[in-house]
Amino acid sequence: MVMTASKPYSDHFRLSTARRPFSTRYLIFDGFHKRSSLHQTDYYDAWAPPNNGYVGHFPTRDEKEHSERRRIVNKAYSMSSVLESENAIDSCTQIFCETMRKFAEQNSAVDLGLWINMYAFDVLGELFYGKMFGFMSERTDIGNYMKAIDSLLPAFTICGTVPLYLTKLYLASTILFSPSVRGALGAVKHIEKASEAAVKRRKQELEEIKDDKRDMLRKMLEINADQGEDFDFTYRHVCVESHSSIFAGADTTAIAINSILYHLMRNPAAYNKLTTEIDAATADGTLSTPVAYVEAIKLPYLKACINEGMRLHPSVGLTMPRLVPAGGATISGFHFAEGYRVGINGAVVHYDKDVFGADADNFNPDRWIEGDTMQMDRTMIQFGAGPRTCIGKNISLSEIYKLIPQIVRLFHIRLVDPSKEWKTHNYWFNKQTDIHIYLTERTYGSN
Ligand code: HEM
Repeated sequence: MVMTASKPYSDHFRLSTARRPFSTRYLIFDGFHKRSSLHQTDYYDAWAPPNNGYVGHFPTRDEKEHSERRRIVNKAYSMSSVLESENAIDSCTQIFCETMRKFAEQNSAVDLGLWINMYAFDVLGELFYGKMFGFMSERTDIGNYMKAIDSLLPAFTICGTVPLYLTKLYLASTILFSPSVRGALGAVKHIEKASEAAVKRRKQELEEIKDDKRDMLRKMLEINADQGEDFDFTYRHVCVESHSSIFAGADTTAIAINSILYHLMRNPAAYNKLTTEIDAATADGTLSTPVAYVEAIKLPYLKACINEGMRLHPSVGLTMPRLVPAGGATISGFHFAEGYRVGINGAVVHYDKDVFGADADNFNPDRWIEGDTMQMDRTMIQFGAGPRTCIGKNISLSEIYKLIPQIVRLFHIRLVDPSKEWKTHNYWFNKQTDIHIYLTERTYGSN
């Protein structure tokens, strides 16, 4: 198990990263789970939207301000709040599965990564703005948003990682010499505008027609109307919070779903076991159509497969850097001087053999049935930990728990070329490409 630490730039370059063995358990409890212990570093500045105003609570580094801002919107992200809009996810799942059915009929190869990404964006459109963006129905990357994020992720990650004095230089040269980054910045601006237009449209709709959709925007606009002045939660805050959640939530959820499905295809025994569990639950009426979240989470092997997919390939695949506070900090018995950057990475912690067993490198859902689940659960940081833990976790879990069983019971999926591995592109979001599949339609109980 390793944790990385680097000196402040004034002392040393970030290249001077020291690697030392630490105990995962102590590290997580010492550093990340305690409130107000370690603050975010300037790595997060690169992820702030390029405006001079409010940047959203994600890149807000001041801990007090962060917790105040987060508290305002927290309730809208609770599981009970997300499940009020469960049918919004269902309508996206239906479009996704209908499209997959057409691919199955035509025996066409499907770019799974692309389709899961489009699905994840459309779910967030429906959940946040009461209307899908239309990625799936148009079968295209609307406004080049996905392409834009793919071009920007390396730039953000490098900007956040190089020493501060190089950031501006890097940024200027990238904008100057990289047409794809210039194009991406334009596309992001375009999407920001589109998202502002969506907020405006939904606000107007809510004023004119009283529908009963409980989308996130409606909840945020209610907070704005009821307590906006008390909390300083303006219309601008609503726009930024909703837009930045879409940026943070679509790729990350897609990465998790891709990982779960990819590992199932690569492990036929696990895939068969999951199919058997889902078919049995469907047959005895404990798994409805559409899949209800509260039913899906009761399926132990499904839960094990989902955990295992997110363990082996956490969506955030680099460290989540934190700053050692004034006076220094002792973490796992090691003292770090003030100003050091320290961080842990799920893609390392999740492979700790002391916690997950000697076969930690392998996809083995049974470890979640037979192993020490409490200890494994406490070591998983796929959603981060502590006061900065993922606010959208309930949204993504409900998407994952609802989509995976629906795909498994409707289709048998297989890799077009099992001899080829997926490609991964780790720019904090550890995205995968080259997962091409064939689908065969099933009737429940057949493979
Ligand atoms: C499987 C899906 C997801 C994964 C694996 C994931 C992972 C993470 C992680 C690791 C963090 C902590 C980052 C850090 O400490 O530096 C985080 C934060 C965050 N996530 Fe997620 N995320 C997912 C889905 C979502 C969704 C669906 C949304 C919103 C719709 C979302 C919005 C956010 C926001 C706003 C933060 C910042 C929280 C804060 O600083 O208070 N995420 N996420």
